Order: sequence, then structure tokens, then C-alpha cells
Amino acid sequence: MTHKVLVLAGDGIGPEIVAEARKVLEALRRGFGLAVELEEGLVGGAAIDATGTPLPEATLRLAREADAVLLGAVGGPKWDDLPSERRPEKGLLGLRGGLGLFANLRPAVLYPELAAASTLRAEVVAGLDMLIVRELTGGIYFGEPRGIRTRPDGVREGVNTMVYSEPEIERIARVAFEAARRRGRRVCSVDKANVLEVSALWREVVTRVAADYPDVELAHMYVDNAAMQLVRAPRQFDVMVTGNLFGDILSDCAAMLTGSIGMLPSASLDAAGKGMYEPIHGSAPDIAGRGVANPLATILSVAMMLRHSLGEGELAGRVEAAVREVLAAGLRTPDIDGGEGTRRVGTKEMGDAVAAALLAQA
Ligand SMILES: NC(=O)c1ccc[n+]([C@@H]2O[C@H](COP(=O)([O-])OP(=O)(O)OC[C@H]3O[C@@H](n4cnc5c(N)ncnc54)[C@H](O)[C@@H]3O)[C@@H](O)[C@H]2O)c1
Ligand SMILES: CC(C)[C@H](C(=O)O)[C@@H](O)C(=O)O
Ligand SMILES: [Mg+2]
Repeated sequence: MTHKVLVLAGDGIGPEIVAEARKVLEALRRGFGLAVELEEGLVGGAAIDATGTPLPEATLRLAREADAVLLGAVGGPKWDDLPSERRPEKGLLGLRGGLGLFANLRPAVLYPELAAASTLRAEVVAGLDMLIVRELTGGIYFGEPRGIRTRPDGVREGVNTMVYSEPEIERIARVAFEAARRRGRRVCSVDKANVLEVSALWREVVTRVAADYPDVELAHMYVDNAAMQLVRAPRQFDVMVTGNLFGDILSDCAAMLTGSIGMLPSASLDAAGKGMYEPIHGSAPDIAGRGVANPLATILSVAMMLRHSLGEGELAGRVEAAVREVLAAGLRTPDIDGGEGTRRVGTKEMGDAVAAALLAQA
């Protein structure tokens, strides 16, 4: 069966990093007979420029028809003055919401070769392998009412609403407990239950779901403490489950423990396992067009796509092994502190090296 993948390069470094991910898919096709058909679509600023909207109907339709979506990044200063409804980011949120991709898996894994590049001391971070399970289609990102309004006294106010229903909390909790069963059997649920009612309900529902997983240990943590614990002693975490906004913030924080935000992939899944795959970072306007962006988060997102949506777990392992190999060979993009025995390379050279390492396995 031929897998249909929709590729949405997006903005900024998006096209540069996606080009390297395509090389990896091409190497899998040539070296291992992966049957994959790529289609391209527009999203974000690129879609605004071409069609006037960040998520054209055609893109959503192609995404629905595909087995999986691979996305680069969206956004950039060119579109920053648009009202939030028309910004590039709305295209990404529209895809997540429109496809029902409620479960966002963000693994933060330290490759041993990058221990010296972590913002933490090697002995604090060595062996780090945690998974952030972020709820992706609810919470304050999607709650109503929202907007900027003017009160009767003439004062303007901005409004967003954080809402989580019991079914929304229950289904993301189950994703976290199921993942924990395949890993270290520990779940830490992160909330702000000392202040927010939405978090009090979150805690209650997660605790209830935990009863179905007696083999998994559950802990609760307030989000402010969780941010601190991530940079104090991150190895205490196995699976962390949290809401949309907290998960966004904590995953950027966790990224730095692994050496660079350019290393963190993600999978956004629906109830049936269909998914969209993207690095957790953005369009990096400060380095776009210079050929220096780290493509590994996107390449590792391809590995997640192979495993979670295409039923090609063995090939996923091969991609991860190829990444390990190029890091062990000392290749580093400039976002990662090199040090002795390393060699600075650009985006293309890194992608070529991963593709070559893959073909060498064939
Ligand atoms: N999923 C997405 O598409 C996504 C995610 C986050 C931010 N954004 C958007 O991207 C734009 C820029 O946002 P930002 O600057 O806050 O975050 P960013 O993640 O784009 O960049 C933050 C910093 O990390 C660096 N960086 C990010 N990815 C890198 C990579 N692969 N290799 C090397 N360095 C990398 C950047 O150069 C920058 O210094 C905004 O419009 C934002 O809304 C999009
Ligand atoms: C661009 C933005 C909408 C997005 C988010 O906040 O979810 C990004 O920061 C991410 O982490 O994927
Ligand atoms: Mg983010």
C-alpha cells in the first residue's frame, strides 16, 4: 500500500528543514522500498500570500485525504500585524482543530553525544528520556468567548477562556497512561489546581482515570513547580500530561535540556492514530534563508510519522539510528555548541548526512 503524505512547508525555515526531511523519505524509498507519495499544500503565511487565508479549504481537504501530514513551521514578522483571526498561526490551529488532533506527543530525549550542549550539567541530564503529552485542541487556545472588546465605560479588554470538559480531560489522560505503560509507568499531571477551577476538574478526572491503570504511578504537580523541576531534576519525569498552554511552554523549556529546540519532534494524533508531524519549534525568522537551521527535529518527526501513522516502526528506528550516527560522527548545526571533535555543518549537509547514513544501512 502506498502511503499518502501531505507536506506543508510553511514559512521561515519551514521550507529549508522540510527539504531535508524529504531527503530522508527519499532515502527510505530508495533503500528500503518505502511506498510513499508526497503531495504539497499551503498553510500559514505562504497560504495568506497566495490565497488570502492561512488555511485554504484545499489544504484541509488534502490533509483529510492523506494518511499523515508533515509540517515545517508557520509565522513570521511579515504577518505579525494581522489580527489574530488572520495570522499564519491560525492556519496551524485550524489544522489541529479541524483534524481533531487532540493528543500532542512531545518526547524530550537527550542524545548522549549532546550532553555537553544541554543547559544543565551532564550528571543532571544524562539519560533524560521523557514524554510530554499536551492536550492540543482545547483549553485557552480554543475556549469561547475570546476577543478584544470595549466595556461600557470605554475601557478595552482582551478576553480568553480556559475550558476543559470531562471527556476532553479523560481522553488525553488515557493517552498519557497508555504511553506510560509502554515506558516507565509513571505519569505526572501538571495543572494549576490551587487557583483554577478548570485545573481542579482536570485533577479530579485524571485521578479517576488512574484507577484503570493501577500499574502506573500518578503524581500531580503545579505548573510553576513543574517548570522549576524541569530545570532542577528533569529525570524525575517519565510521562508528563498537561493542557494546551502549559504544554506549549513546558515543551520549549524541556527542549533546552536536550541541547537545542532544533532537536524536538512532535506527533499530533486523533483518536484513530491519524496524525500531523512537526518540529516543536517555530519558523525561526532570525535565521531563515541562511541555510543554518537544524533539520533534525523535522527528521525525527518523520520517524514519529513512520511509527504512529504509517505502521513502519522498523524504519522509524532506522531514521533515529541514522540521526544518532551523524551526531556520533560529530556533525553539529550552529544551534548546538560543538566542542572538541565536532564539525559545524549547515542544514543541507546535515540532511545529506542522515540520508547517507540511512542508505548505508540498506
Ligand atoms: N509550530 C509552528 O509552526 C510554530 C511554533 C512556534 C512558533 N511559531 C511561530 O514562529 C515565529 C517565530 O517564533 P519564535 O521566534 O518565538 O520561536 P522559534 O521557535 O521560531 O525560534 C526561537 C529561537 O530558536 C531558534 N530555532 C528554532 N528552531 C530552530 C532550528 N531548527 N534550528 C536552529 N535554531 C532554531 C530560532 O533561531 C530562535 O532564536 C512566530 O511567528 C511564531 O508564532 C510557529
Ligand atoms: C505557533 C503556535 C500556535 C504553536 C502553539 O502554541 O501550539 C507553537 O508554539 C507550538 O508549540 O506548536
Ligand atoms: Mg510552542
